[in-house]
Amino acid sequence: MNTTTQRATLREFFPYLRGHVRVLVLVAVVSLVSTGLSIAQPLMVQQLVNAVSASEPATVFVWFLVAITLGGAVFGAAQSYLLQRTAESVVLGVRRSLVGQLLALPIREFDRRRVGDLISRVGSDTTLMRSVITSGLFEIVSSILMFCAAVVLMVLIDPLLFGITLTAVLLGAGGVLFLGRLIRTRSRAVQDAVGSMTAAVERGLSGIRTIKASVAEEREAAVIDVEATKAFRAGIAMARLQAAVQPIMSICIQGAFIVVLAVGGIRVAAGELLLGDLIAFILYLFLLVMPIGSAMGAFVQIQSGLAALDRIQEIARLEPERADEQHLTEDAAVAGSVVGSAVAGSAVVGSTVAGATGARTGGTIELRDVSFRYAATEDDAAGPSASGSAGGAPGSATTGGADRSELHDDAQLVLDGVSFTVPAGSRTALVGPSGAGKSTVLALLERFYEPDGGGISLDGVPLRDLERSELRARIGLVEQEAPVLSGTLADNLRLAAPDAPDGELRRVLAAVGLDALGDRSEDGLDLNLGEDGIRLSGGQRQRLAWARTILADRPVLLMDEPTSAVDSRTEQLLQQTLGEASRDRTVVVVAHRLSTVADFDQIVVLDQGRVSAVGTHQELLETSELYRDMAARQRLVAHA
Ligand SMILES: Nc1ncnc2c1ncn2[C@@H]1O[C@H](COP(=O)(O)OP(=O)(O)OP(=O)(O)O)[C@@H](O)[C@H]1O
Repeated sequence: MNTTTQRATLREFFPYLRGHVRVLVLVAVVSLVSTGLSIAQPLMVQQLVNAVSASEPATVFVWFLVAITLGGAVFGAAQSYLLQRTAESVVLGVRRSLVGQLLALPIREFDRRRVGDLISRVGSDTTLMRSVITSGLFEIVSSILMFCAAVVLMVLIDPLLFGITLTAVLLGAGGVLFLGRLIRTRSRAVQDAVGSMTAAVERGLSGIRTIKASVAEEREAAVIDVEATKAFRAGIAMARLQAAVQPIMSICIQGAFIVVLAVGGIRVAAGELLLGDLIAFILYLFLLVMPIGSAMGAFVQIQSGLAALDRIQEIARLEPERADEQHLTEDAAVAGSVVGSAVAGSAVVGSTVAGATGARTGGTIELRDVSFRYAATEDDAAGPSASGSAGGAPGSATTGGADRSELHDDAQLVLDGVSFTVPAGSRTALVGPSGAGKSTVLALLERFYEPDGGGISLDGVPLRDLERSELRARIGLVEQEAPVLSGTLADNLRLAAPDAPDGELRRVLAAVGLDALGDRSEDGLDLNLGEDGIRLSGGQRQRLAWARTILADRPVLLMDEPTSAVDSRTEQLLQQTLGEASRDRTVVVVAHRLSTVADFDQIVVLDQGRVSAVGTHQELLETSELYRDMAARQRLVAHA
């Protein structure tokens, strides 16, 4: 993981406090009063002792002392509560924006980052940030206030004793400041190590079945243990440093107390100082020491918080997927919405299973000389994005052809000069050997990635001139893995059609042969599918993905091996459903089993990232050696 990014400064923390100014002002006032009361305490004691020493009435000072002590406690509690509350609100705001940013990041960021590490940034790093407010900023501010007041009063009581105190304090503070930078670096190392460990745990738990089936529990535990040990070592290094801060300060402070007591005692004995003044001085020394102690603690907290802020801002600085859409002119947006006129209709759930809501316009997809590589290394991907500001130059990172391909020179070319057209309303299949680039074509159509060369258009409009949300609202995608989100059956179905009524949900479930699932328990559509849909079979997951896509009722359907996990009877049902659904839609299906696409309008044969042949099943049997070979292997035709 790249840790050489910019270091956040305390100033960068302040924008997070925007929106909390009022309550922070209130906290400041409360803290001012509470500090004032603490400072008044020794004064009262001084008056009380000097009055008693001089045999003067002292009751009023006793009452004042009680009132001041109680008042200080009440204001202190109020300050603590208000601070905690504000800190929680700030953390909530940071978490919200971090989650929003994470979901807005381009897919390539997820290709190169570990999910566990991202989770730890939302969890533990934001928690560390909270401590900057609760025991950081305000602790320091009230400490400075208390410190200044104590200094003034100590100078007034006895400048000599104060000189002794000041020397000790300066010695201690110098030592701690020297350690400050190290603390920050080590705290960052701790957070990175915790992120790596979370990523390792996430990997182990998400692949738990594979791990158990491979009898690899112990090896996996060892992998996690390596990361946990790194986190432990980083924590120990940090603890060592923190432990050093404490003795430095206590030696200086204890030294100051001893010398002040000795010198002060001599001066009282010599009649140069009143006993009450010495007691007041020592109480102020306590008031001076307390804030120094908490300021040092706060200093450590702030260093840790800033290290966490580095990690949070590392994500916040990444360009969201839509950063390159600012250049879209109103004209282009209008053009997009004209060609996308079917979208408005598509958001409304169709009244039939096929979702046919009347005539649809468009859906012609054209790929022209498309070339593409995945990012080769983490550094490649980090280059344009990690260093870019959130408001970076429009179109700078994701749309450029030449710039980007230069960055990925050492990455393998996955698509190389791919050109073909999918006519509106037709059914097109992408076939070819494994790794030929079929799924990558679908990913480019969804704009999960941008081509490095060439262009793709929908109804004559280049995809980069359409907003991604608009484009995706026109496309239904059945993914190869058929992911299921944890939650209920209804949650999963309504992902792309949030307003679909229950009746529609049941209808699409029936269309893909999943009606029994909705009736399986009393929960019906509220049936909990478990974490990652663990309670579904592979075939059920695939059919659920179909149901979700049909329900979303989009004019263009992209399907990646959509029947790979179902039995032949279910496959027949799905083919029938697809037949109905494709009547007024443009359909692109990636298929391995050629029998499932033999009646398609056109079949594109991809081989090693290039279009090897295009035609119908019959045409390809005659013209494409590769296709004929694939068909023969699947016993669709006799071997030559
Ligand atoms: N996210 C990714 N990052 C880097 N390389 C990738 C990524 N996804 C796919 N690839 C690589 O791109 C090439 C094309 O992959 P793609 O998934 O498009 O092939 P495919 O034709 O769909 O294969 P299959 O039929 O096995 O699904 C492969 O070499 C693959 O290793």
